[in-house]
Amino acid sequence: MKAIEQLRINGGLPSPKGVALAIMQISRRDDATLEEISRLVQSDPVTSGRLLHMANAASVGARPLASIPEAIIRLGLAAVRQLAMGFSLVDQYRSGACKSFDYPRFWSHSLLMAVAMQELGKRVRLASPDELFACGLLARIGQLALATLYPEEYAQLLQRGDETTVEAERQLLHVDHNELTAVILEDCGIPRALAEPVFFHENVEAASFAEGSRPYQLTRLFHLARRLADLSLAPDEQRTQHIGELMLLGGKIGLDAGELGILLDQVHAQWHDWSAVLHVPDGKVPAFADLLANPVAAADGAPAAVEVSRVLWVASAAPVRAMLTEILGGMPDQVVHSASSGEEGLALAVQLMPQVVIADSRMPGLDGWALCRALRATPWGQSIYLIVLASVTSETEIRLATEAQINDCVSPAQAARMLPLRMGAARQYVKLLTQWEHDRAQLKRFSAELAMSNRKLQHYALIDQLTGLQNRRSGMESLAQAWSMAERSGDSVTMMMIDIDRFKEVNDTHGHAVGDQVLLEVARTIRRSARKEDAVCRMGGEEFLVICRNADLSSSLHAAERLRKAVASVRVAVEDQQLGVTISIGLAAREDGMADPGALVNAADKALYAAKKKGRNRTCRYEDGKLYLEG
Ligand SMILES: Nc1nc2c(ncn2[C@@H]2O[C@H](COP(=O)(O)OP(=O)(O)OP(=O)(O)O)[C@@H](O)[C@H]2O)c(=O)[nH]1
Repeated sequence: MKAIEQLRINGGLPSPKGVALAIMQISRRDDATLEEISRLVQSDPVTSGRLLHMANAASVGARPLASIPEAIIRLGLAAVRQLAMGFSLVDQYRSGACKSFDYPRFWSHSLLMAVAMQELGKRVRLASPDELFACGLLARIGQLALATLYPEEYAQLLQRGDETTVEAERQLLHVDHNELTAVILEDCGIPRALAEPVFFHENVEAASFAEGSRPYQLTRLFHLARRLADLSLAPDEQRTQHIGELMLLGGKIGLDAGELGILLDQVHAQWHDWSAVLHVPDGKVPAFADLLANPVAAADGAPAAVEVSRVLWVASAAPVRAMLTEILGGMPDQVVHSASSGEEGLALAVQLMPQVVIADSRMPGLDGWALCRALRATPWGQSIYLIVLASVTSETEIRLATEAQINDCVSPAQAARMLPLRMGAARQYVKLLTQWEHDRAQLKRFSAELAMSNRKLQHYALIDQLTGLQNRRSGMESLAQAWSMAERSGDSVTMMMIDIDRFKEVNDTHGHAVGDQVLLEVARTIRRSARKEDAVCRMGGEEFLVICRNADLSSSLHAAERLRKAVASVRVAVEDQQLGVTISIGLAAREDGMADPGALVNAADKALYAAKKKGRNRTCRYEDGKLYLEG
C-alpha cells in the first residue's frame, strides 16, 4: 500500500472539524437546502462573521449583506464549503509539535496566497475568486501536514534550510508535501480542476497541460501568487530580487508593471484586513512604486531619494560595444546591462524590464529596429525610452524609425559626442515616469483604502453603535427576508417587540451613562437568550426586536417568558447599589390574513402596548386579533 493511502487510513492528516465538517457532509447530499446550510453556518458565529466579511469584501459597491442566506447565495455553495474548511484549519493548527515549523508565518504566507489568488481571479476569469481564495489558503497545506504527522523528522529537514525539497521529503518520509496537499484538497472536496494546478504550482514545467488551457493558466496563477507571497514576507533587502521575476510572471498573464503594482498593493491591503479577521500575523510591505523606485525603500513607503535607471544596451559590432561600454559605464545613478545580439537583448529585456534601451540598428538577425518593434508590442515595453544608433536620412530609415516608435536616434559617427547629452533627456524621462507611476499607484492605493472604509461605513450603517446589535434598518431587512422565505415555504415567523420598563426613570435618577450601561446589559441578555438563528435588533431608544424563524407561537412564548425573567434577574452595579430593570414583551406570529411584514410589527406593537398597560414586566401575545396576557 502506498504511504499516502496508509496515512489516509490512519487519520491524523489535517482535516476540518465542527461546523466546517458538517457543512462538507451536508453539501455532498443532492437535496441539501439553502436553509439547512444557513442554519448550520449560523450555529457558529465566528464562521458566520467571516463568511459575511468575505461576501461583503467580494462585492464592493453592492448593498452590504447582514444575513447568512444572502451571503451564501452571493458566494456560492462551493466557495462557502471551501472557505469554512480553510477557516477551520487555520483555527485548529495555529501551533503544533514541530519545533522548526513556523506556524504563524505559514498561515501568514497562506493568507497572502489566498488574497493574491482572489485578486488574480477577479482579473483573469478562470474560476470563482472566492473558491480561488480558499484554494490559495490551502495551497501549501501539505507542509503543515508533514509538520503534523512527522514533527521530529520534518524539523530535521527544516534545519537544513527554509524550504524542503520534495526529493528530501520522499527520501526521509516516503511522502512529499505536494502529495499530501493533493490528498487533503481531495478530502476537502476541492474539484480536480483546481487541485491539479495547485499540485503543480511550485514546478510549473513539470505539468503537461496544453499551453493556454485553463489548467495551464491556473497553474501559472498559483505560481504567481506563491511568488508574490514570498516577496511580501522576504526581508527588505531581498525584495528587489523577487520583483524582476514577479514582473516576468505578471507579463505572462498579461499584467503590465502598472497593473502588477496595483495588484500587489491591493493584495497587501486585503492581507492586513484578513489578518485581523483570522488572527494571523501580517507585516509591513512598502508600496510597489516605492519598491521599484528604490530597491530598499524605507518600510514607511517614503519615496526613494535617488532615482536609479535600468539601462540596457544592445550591439554586436566590437567597436560599437567598446564605445558604449565607455560612455555608459561612467554615468551615475544607473544600472547598466548589455547584450551582444538582438535576440539576447530581447530575452534580457523581458527579465530586467529596463527603462532605457539603446540598440544598434546594424546587427545580424534581430536588428535594432526589429528589437524596438518587438519591445513596443508588449504592454510593459510601451513606456521604455528607446534610442537607436542609426543615421536616419533615407525614407526607408524614417519609416523604420516611425514603425518602431523610437524616442530618439543618434548617428553612430556622432554617438561618442552626442550620446551623453541624449542620455540626459532619457534620464529626465525616466524620472518623470517613475514619479508618475508612484503618483498613480498612490492614487490607486487611496481609492482602494477609500473603498475599504466605505465598506466599513456600510457595515456600521447596519449595526447599532451602542449595543453592536443589528439596527432598525438591518432588522427590517431581516424581517422582510424571513417574511418572504416563510411565504415560499409556509414556515412560521414570530416576533417579540421588547421595551424596557420605566427607562426614563433610570436616566433621570442615575444619568445617561448608567442608562447606556443598562441598555448594553439588556441587549447582551437578549442576544444570549435568543437562538443563534434569531435576528436581534435595537429598534432605537430602549426598544428591541427579536425575529424568530421556524418557531411557533407557543415555543416563542416560552422563550419570551424565559427572556423576561432573565432580564429581571440582571443587576447593574451603580456606585454602591445594584440596579435592576424589567421589560415588557409583545409577541405575535405571522398569520394568514396579514398582508405584509408591517402587519406583523403592528400586531406585536399592540401586544406590547397591552403588556405595558397591564402593569409592565409582562408578556402579551397577539393571536387571531385577540390579546392574551402571560406572567
Ligand atoms: N441612556 C440612554 N437613554 C436613551 C437612549 N435612547 C433613548 N433613551 C431614553 O429612553 C427613555 C424612554 O422613555 P419613555 O419612552 O418615556 O418610556 P419609559 O420611561 O421606558 O416608560 P415605559 O416604556 O412606559 O415603561 C427616554 O428618557 C429617552 O431619553 C440611549 O441611547 N441611551
